[in-house]
Amino acid sequence: MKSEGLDLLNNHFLNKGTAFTKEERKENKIEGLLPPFVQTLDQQVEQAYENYNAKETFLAKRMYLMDLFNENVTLFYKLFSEHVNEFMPVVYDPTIADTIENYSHFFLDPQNAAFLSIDEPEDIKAALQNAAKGRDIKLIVVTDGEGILGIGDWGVQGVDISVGKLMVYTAAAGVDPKSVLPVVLDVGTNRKELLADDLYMGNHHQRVTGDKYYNFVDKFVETAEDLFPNMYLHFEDFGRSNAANILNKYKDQILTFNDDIQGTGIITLAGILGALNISKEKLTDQVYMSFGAGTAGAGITKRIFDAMVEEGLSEEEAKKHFYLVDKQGLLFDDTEDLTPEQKPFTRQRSEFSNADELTNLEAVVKAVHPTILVGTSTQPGTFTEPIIKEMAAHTERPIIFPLSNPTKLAEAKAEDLLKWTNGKALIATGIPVEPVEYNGVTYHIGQANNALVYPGLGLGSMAVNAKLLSDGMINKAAHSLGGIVDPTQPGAAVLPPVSKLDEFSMTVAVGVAQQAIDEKLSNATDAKKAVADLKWEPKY
Ligand SMILES: NC(=O)c1ccc[n+]([C@@H]2O[C@H](COP(=O)([O-])OP(=O)(O)OC[C@H]3O[C@@H](n4cnc5c(N)ncnc54)[C@H](O)[C@@H]3O)[C@@H](O)[C@H]2O)c1
Ligand SMILES: O=C(O)C[C@H](O)C(=O)O
Ligand SMILES: [Mn+2]
Repeated sequence: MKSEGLDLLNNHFLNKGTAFTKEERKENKIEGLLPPFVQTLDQQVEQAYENYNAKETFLAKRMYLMDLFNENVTLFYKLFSEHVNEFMPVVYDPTIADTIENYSHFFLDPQNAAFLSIDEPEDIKAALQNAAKGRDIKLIVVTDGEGILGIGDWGVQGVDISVGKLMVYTAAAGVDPKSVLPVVLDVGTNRKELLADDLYMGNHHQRVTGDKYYNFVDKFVETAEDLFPNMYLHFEDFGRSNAANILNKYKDQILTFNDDIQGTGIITLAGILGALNISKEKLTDQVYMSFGAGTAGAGITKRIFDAMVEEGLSEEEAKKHFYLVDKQGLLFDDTEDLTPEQKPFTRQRSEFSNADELTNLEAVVKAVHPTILVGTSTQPGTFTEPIIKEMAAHTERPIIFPLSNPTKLAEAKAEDLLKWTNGKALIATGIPVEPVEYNGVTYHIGQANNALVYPGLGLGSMAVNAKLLSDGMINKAAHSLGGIVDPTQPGAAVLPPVSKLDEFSMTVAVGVAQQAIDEKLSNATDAKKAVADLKWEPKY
C-alpha cells in the first residue's frame, strides 16, 4: 500500500522532509504539511550538521542523531557518510555504552527493534513480522545483553548495541537500512540495580539459563530463518558461557557470524599483520599473550593460531607460541574452571620453575617474554609501566593492543605505551584515539575494533547469498586490510584509518564474496558486480 499524507512523513525510510518537490507534495497529499521552500539533500545535511554541532556532549549529539534517524533515514546516512570519522564514536562505541547503561531512563523510541521475551516465546514470529513490516530482511543483529562490550549484563537495554552495530553496517558498507532488523532476546538480567529499578524496561527476573535458554535461542533462529531465508545472522555481546556454544551450534548450518569471536579475531590478526609489516618480523617468530581469555580473547587466539599454521607451523609447534592469562593467572592444563575455548591453549606447570607464582600478569610477562600482548580483560589500567617496560626489554618492537571497550575499561592508554617503550610499541586500541606526538614523531594509532571489518564481511557474504561463513572467507577478510597504510612512514598506524572505512569495506566485501564463490558456497559468478548491486547509497 502506498504511504501518503502524514503516514508518508512519518515513514522514516521514505520521508524526504523538506526535500519533497512541489509535484511530490501534491501527488502524496502532503501539500501544506511542510514549509514551502523545497530543499536539496545537501541543504538538509548542512542544516542537520549545524544542529549537531550545537550539541555540546557526545551524548546529546547521539540523541540528536537518533531523532534524525527516526525522522529521515536517508538524511541520517548522508550526514553520517560525510563525517564517518567524527560520528563513529558518537553513534557507536564508546558513547553507545552510556545509552545502554541509561536506556530505560532515556527511552523515547524503540528504534524499529524486535523485543523477544523468554516469557512469551509464542510471540516470536509475530514480533519479528511486526518489526519487519513486510520488508525483506537480509541482516539481523541480535544480542541477549549479557556481555555488552566490557560493561557486562544490561538485560534488554543491550538492544542499543544491535541498533548501533547495524548503523555501522550501513555507514561503512552501504547495507540497505530497509533490509536490517535489530533484535534483543530478553531472557532476564542478573544486574541487581536493574531488577530493583521500577523504570527498568525489561523482564524483572534473573537470567534464564540451561535448556530453556537454548530452546528459546533455537526457536528464535528457526523462526527468523523461516521468515527471512536469505538472512545473515550476526550475534553480538552474548555472555562468555553462551557465545561460543551458539556459534558452534549454527555455524555449519546457516549463514551466521559472531562478532566478538570472529570479527575481533579478524581485526586483531589484521592489526598484527600490519604491525609485522612495520617491524619486518615474521608471525611465526612471535610469542603471543592474551590477557583476558574470554569470548574475544579466545576467539582472537584461535585466529592467530590458525594464521601461524597457515604460515607453515604444525599445530603442535604453533601451540607453543601461545600463553593465556585470565583471572587465575597463566592458564595451565590443571587450572580450574577452564572454558572449552581456553583448554587447547593451556600450558604445563613443568615448563616453569616458578609455576605457582604465575598468578598475575606481571609475573607471567617476566617468565614468558611475550612479543605480542593483547588485552580483552575488561580491567582498566592493567598494562602498567613495569609490565610494559619488562616486555619492551626483551623485544625490539613490542606489539601491544589494549582492546577492552569502552574507553574507561582500556588496559592502557596509547600515549603511555609509547612513552614507556620510547616510541617502540606498535599499538592498536579498541576505541578511537587521536594521534600521539612523541619525540617529534606523530604516531597514528590504529583502531582494532571489529567495526572495521564486520560491515564488509557481511556485505560480501550477503551480496553473493553465501550458504555459510567459512574460515576461508574470514581469513580473506583479515588479509584484505593491508596495503593502505605506508609502513615506512615514521609513526605509521598498524591498521588503516577509520576515515577510509567505506573504501576498505568494499575491498573486504569483494574479497569475501569472491572467496565464497571460489569455495562453491555461492552460485554467483561476479563478486564485484554482486557487491555493487547490493550496495545502498543515501540519496533521494
Ligand atoms: N576491540 C574490539 O573489537 C573488541 C571486540 C570484542 C570485545 N572487546 C572487548 O574485550 C573485552 C572482553 O570482552 P569479551 O566479550 O571477551 O568478555 P568476556 O567476559 O567473555 O571475557 C573477559 C575475560 O576477562 C577475564 N578477566 C576478568 N578479570 C580479569 C583479570 N583481573 N585478569 C585477567 N582476566 C580477567 C574474564 O574471566 C573473562 O575470561 C570487553 O571490554 C570488550 O569490549 C573488544
Ligand atoms: O562494540 C565494540 O566496540 C567492539 C566489540 O564488539 C565489543 O564488544 O567491545
Ligand atoms: Mn561486541
